[in-house]
Amino acid sequence: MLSINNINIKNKRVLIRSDLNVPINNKKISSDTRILASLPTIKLAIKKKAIVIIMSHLGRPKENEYNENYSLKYILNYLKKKIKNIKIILVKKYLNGFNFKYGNLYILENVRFNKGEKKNSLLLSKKYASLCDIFVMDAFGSSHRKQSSTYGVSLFAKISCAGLLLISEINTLNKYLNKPKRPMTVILGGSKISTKFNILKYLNKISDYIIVGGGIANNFIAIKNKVGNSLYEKKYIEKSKKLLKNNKILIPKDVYVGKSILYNEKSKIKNIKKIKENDIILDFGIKTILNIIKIIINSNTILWNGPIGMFELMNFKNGTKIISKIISLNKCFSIIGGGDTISAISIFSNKKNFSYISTGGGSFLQLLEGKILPIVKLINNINFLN
Ligand SMILES: Nc1ncnc2c1ncn2[C@@H]1O[C@H](COP(=O)(O)OP(=O)(O)O)[C@@H](O)[C@H]1O
Ligand SMILES: O=C(OP(=O)(O)O)[C@H](O)COP(=O)(O)O
Repeated sequence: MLSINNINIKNKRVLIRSDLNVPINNKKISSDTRILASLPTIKLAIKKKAIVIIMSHLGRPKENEYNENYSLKYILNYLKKKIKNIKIILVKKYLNGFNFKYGNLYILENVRFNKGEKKNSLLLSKKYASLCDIFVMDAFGSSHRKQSSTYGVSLFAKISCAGLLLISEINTLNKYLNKPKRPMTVILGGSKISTKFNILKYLNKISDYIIVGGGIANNFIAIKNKVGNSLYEKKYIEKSKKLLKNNKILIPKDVYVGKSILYNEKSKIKNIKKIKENDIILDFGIKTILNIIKIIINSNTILWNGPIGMFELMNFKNGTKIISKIISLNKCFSIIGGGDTISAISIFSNKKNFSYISTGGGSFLQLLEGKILPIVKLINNINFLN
């Protein structure tokens, strides 16, 4: 794949799509891993004297509307501490061009404020492309998304290439995912059910044990039980049933429930058969966690994406915390991926005790499935034709 390393970018307008989508609590960044991982490409472009423009999304705001809570100004303040000797400017209005000066670094305001971003609007993609001479895709964490800033822009940019992080993540994950040591356990949790659920069919073939957590687990619980107000998607319940045939998926036996998702919501342990209409499943119970510990201790490879419970809340941390600690203490090979999963392991254990931490969750799962990421295919095709 064409790399930023192999292009002359001096004095050129270089638009870098980074994934600066980090968890922010009370206006503070709670995990900076993704920003730190994006710095090498940005610093390389500055060193090579390009006019550097960065774009990223943050969270999932409503399109076509400015919302301060999702502004990249929090990221800007952080970048100012990490990149010295250059003026960094947040550009709010940029779709029809903006005045730039050589020697400044520009960050475009959250691309998800722009109408058409998520649907990969060609008009919007063209507008992004007209801001640059070279487009650099470096947002590994968003590289499974076919959106205007992660995909469409490449159709119109004069030159498209990959950044250092994108290339390094793909190479490293492909190397590690080839012939993993057995038994191999996959832990799949979190809230993005529609992004992740379909990979379970493949995981059922390649792994020895599967632990489902978060919203994914709720679909399995819902096969035979009430799940009240818990996060789940009805259309996946039938599919969940079919996945149970070869007995690899561990369904929780007990869970912690709350009535709301307020920070200090009280937790109550319940057998999954006793969930009531107004309960929300927010973490795993003790019996289930003990079962998971046994599986982890017997595994030689662990792949983990998606927290077990809503670990950001005071009383629902345990499942994610204990599993994070057990993996980090176990001597097995462990790959962890996903914005919130990284945030969780940074809080609960020493990141150095995991074998590899990927900045991607959904994109890591796509690679695991052996799929070629859409933007990678596009950049390769464009450069082949040129
Ligand atoms: N039972 C649950 N109900 C609702 N949300 C949950 C539950 N368990 C975990 N979550 C939430 O899932 C979010 C992370 O999901 P996701 O984005 O899929 O993970 P990642 O970013 O690691 O890929 C966290 O904010 C966490 O609070
Ligand atoms: O956090 C991300 O993905 P992840 O939750 O799979 O790690 C990426 O920034 C993509 O965000 P999106 O799932 O809102 O498109």
